[in-house]
Amino acid sequence: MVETHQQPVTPVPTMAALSNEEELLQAHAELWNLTFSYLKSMALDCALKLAIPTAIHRLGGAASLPDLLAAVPVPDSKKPQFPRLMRFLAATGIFTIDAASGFYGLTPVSRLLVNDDNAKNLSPFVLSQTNKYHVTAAMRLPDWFTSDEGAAGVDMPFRMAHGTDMWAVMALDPKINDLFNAGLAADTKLAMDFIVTNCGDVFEGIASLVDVAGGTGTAARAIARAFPHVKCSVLDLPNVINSVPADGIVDYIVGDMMESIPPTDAVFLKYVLHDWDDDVCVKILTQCKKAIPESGGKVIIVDMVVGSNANSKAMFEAQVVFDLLMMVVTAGKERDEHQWRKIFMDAGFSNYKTKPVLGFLSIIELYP
Ligand SMILES: C[S@@+](CC[C@H](N)C(=O)[O-])C[C@H]1O[C@@H](n2cnc3c(N)ncnc32)[C@H](O)[C@@H]1O
Ligand SMILES: COc1cc(-c2oc3cc(O)cc(O)c3c(=O)c2O)cc(OC)c1OC
Repeated sequence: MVETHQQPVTPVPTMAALSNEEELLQAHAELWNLTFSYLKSMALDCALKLAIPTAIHRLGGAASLPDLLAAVPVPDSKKPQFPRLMRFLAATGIFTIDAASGFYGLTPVSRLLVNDDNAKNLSPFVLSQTNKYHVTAAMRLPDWFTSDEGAAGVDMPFRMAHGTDMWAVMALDPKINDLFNAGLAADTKLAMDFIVTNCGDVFEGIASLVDVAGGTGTAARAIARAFPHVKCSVLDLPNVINSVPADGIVDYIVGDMMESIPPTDAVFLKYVLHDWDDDVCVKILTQCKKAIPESGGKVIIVDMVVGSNANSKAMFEAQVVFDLLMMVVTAGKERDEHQWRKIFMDAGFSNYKTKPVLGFLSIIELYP
């Protein structure tokens, strides 16, 4: 018998094996990033609480680490860790980093977070969403999905975590109430500038408008200023209305939209119906229909129409992530056009017109 001694050969990977390996490594990295995406929210929250975007802006739009350390409220004991936070924030696209100088700069995202008389400052919105109530509610999502307690009233993970709904928490905790209202007002400023400039035709032919569940009145004030012939009022719950100083521009009415809405030519409903399930939406819209004239009256809805204008991954993701948020913190949802149509018809409306206006948002005009 002849023994042969073969050298062990390193197997040469085929193209197919290579691409499987690359795919595996890519999937591994993506899974890590998904697993730790809560750290992105928390690092963003941290950046705002340390006012880093505003510091970079005030330093002329580009800042070295020592400049930043001199500007942010970080004690000496934590200063050695600060570069790690900045590196992460740059890696996630919140800031830029110049490889040569090591200077940090603003990106289109962090420009929306500068608090310096900036009409487009969305940091109150971010802070209103990264609070303990929202985060702990989101952590109950798996429990909520696997429990069968819907009939006992646990209609959302928020109630599972806090024993009550978001509106009740806001009524009890003035800090979170102010934070949430400031968050919505910040975004509303941005959205309304766009709407009054580009969708003026929607407000033609009406002499009065009630912004139902209108929060602190940012939208109604923008409409009143742009269309002085329209008498604008805001209706909301007492904890919201009682926190708004009179401004002589719009009237503020304490009320419950489920019970009654004062007579008006037009009802405006922005980011309201998505907070509620279909039956409650029909109830609210039935009240709206009673408030407007049969001829010439209308309801103007600003909300998402899922799938509409969702021409990029980011737009579609923003629509469906909001739908998930609605599932966690409210009994509502984001709806596609088919779902909207059913609610409108069930509330007795005869006709509607929808057009995408602003990124992932649409305006819907609803006629009796
Ligand atoms: C998501 S916020 C929208 C606020 C405002 N429309 C905007 O776009 O900024 C929903 C609003 O509904 C109000 N709300 C909740 N239940 C209500 C009710 N039964 N009657 C009137 N307003 C209510 C809340 O107080 C809150 O201001
Ligand atoms: C600030 O920009 C938008 C906010 C909302 C919005 O956000 C919420 C956040 C919550 O934690 C609970 C809520 O009930 C809500 C809302 O009801 C609500 O409307 C919605 C937006 O577009 C649909 C916003 O614009 C981007």
